[in-house]
Amino acid sequence: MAKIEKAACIGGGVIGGAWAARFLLAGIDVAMYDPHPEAERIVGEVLANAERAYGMLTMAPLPPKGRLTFCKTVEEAVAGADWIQESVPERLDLKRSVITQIDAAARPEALIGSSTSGIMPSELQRDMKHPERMFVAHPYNPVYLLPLAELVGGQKTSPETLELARAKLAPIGMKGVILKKEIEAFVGDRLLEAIWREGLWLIHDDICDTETLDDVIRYSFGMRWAQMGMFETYRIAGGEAGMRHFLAQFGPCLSWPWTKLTDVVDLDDALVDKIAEQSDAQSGERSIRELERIRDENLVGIMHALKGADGGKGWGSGKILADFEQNLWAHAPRRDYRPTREPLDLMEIKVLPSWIDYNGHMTEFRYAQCFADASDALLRLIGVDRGYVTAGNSYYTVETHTRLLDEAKLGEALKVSAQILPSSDGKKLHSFMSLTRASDNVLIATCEHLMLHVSSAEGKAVPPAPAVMARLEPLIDAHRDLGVPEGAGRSVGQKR
Ligand SMILES: NC(=O)C1=CN([C@@H]2O[C@H](COP(=O)(O)OP(=O)(O)OC[C@H]3O[C@@H](n4cnc5c(N)ncnc54)[C@H](O)[C@@H]3O)[C@@H](O)[C@H]2O)C=CC1
Ligand SMILES: C[N+](C)(C)CC(=O)CC(=O)[O-]
Repeated sequence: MAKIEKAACIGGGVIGGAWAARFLLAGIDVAMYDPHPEAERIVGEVLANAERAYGMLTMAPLPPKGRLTFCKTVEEAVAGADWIQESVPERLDLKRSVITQIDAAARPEALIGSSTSGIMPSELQRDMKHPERMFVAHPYNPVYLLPLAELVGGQKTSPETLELARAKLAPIGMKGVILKKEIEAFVGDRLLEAIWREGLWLIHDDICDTETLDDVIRYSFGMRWAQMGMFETYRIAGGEAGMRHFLAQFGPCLSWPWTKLTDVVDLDDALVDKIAEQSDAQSGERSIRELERIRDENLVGIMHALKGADGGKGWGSGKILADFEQNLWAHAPRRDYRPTREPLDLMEIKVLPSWIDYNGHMTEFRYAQCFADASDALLRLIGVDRGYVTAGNSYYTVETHTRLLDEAKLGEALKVSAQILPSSDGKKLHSFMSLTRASDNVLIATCEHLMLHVSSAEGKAVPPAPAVMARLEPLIDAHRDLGVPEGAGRSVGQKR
């Protein structure tokens, strides 16, 4: 699989800092050049928020974080890099000269992506010696969470460059979308600018304030767009008659016209003051970093929900997350597997903000999630991985009994361990899991868990493959002498 070995970020503001975080958290070393006197602080703060977000995003094993180096020159930063991302301010003269400087110093085969929001790549590559490896990689804020990069080639960009860029973005959890032709502002910013222009008119004409406008988006079509975009949503809106009916019904409105898309509002002082004041009233109580953290939690929640969609395969950005995690698991170092007469340590986790309920502690279904993730970890340990499942065999959970014994609070580190119970025979995998607080080993919950090994094709329980049995049997034997743990075999309502 094509992968980025070493990245260079030229420009470390809102976008360059977040690109750096995306690379670093995928285990890639980053060399950064930004002449801003506070660049290290700014990038550090973005990285801290990104690490917090990844702590919530996934329990898959992230690789060791890449090394971040601040460089004194562009030349020093790009030396040895195979992906260079330019994220300097949106000015053609500046970007062109920085890209030409990168081109002169970088390895000839290194890919050079520009974060520009709208400048055509042909304009940017005009003075380059090796323009065939230069393209636009337009990301969305926050780059460390939102997967999309629009990949746009200029007249001199080779088609292989765009394909290679797309391939290199996949393992870092990004979706590169290649546009057929270059155009100013690409696809995303064309759409965003159209709706922004309309929004400015609605405020200018006192139809609504900024908060009402945002409410209209987030309580309605914003949620639809996050999971289906425009055309799939409108196909459904056409009812059984579908897209043709939708176009026939709403097409004529385009010329009535309902919108002012071609008029540019005059952003004079009065309008700027009005928008800034309304925005202060709407969100001024919170700092930008606080708002970023709320945004990140919400985005993580949406991606988690979409990860379980479409029959568990994942949908949209949730599918990208599922693929990213699968890749992380595939590259995780295999755990040393030596059965001992001790319960198995399966995983460690942190109680995340979105796990807390109105009682101020970890909510009920997160206990189930912890035990489900731990049973997946147990299965991976005995060789039941994605390949095994894809080949048509798996374990299905058929019964669980959970006891909630103590509270888990925000930010606490928890551990899950498991004892394999003697009734396990391979076809049956009967375990008893304990969730403890890492700091003082207090038992927070237990879960007795029964799984059956199933052939998905035959739709019935069958013995596992010999390779799985060879890993499981020594574990069953090693745990046989541990006896039945306190709390196993209980029924609901028994006195503690
Ligand atoms: N902010 C956003 O929402 C998005 C911005 N972009 C694009 O990303 C690029 C950067 O934008 P932001 O990060 O928002 O701007 P920013 O102003 O936050 O950061 C720009 C950084 O470039 C640095 N810089 C200036 N001259 C430089 C030079 N010669 N060499 C290296 N660094 C230099 C500045 O010190 C600053 O830290 C722009 O092209 C913008 O259109 C793309 C997607 C979203
Ligand atoms: C406002 N903007 C043009 C810089 C926005 C983008 O380019 C993409 C985004 O993140 O919305």
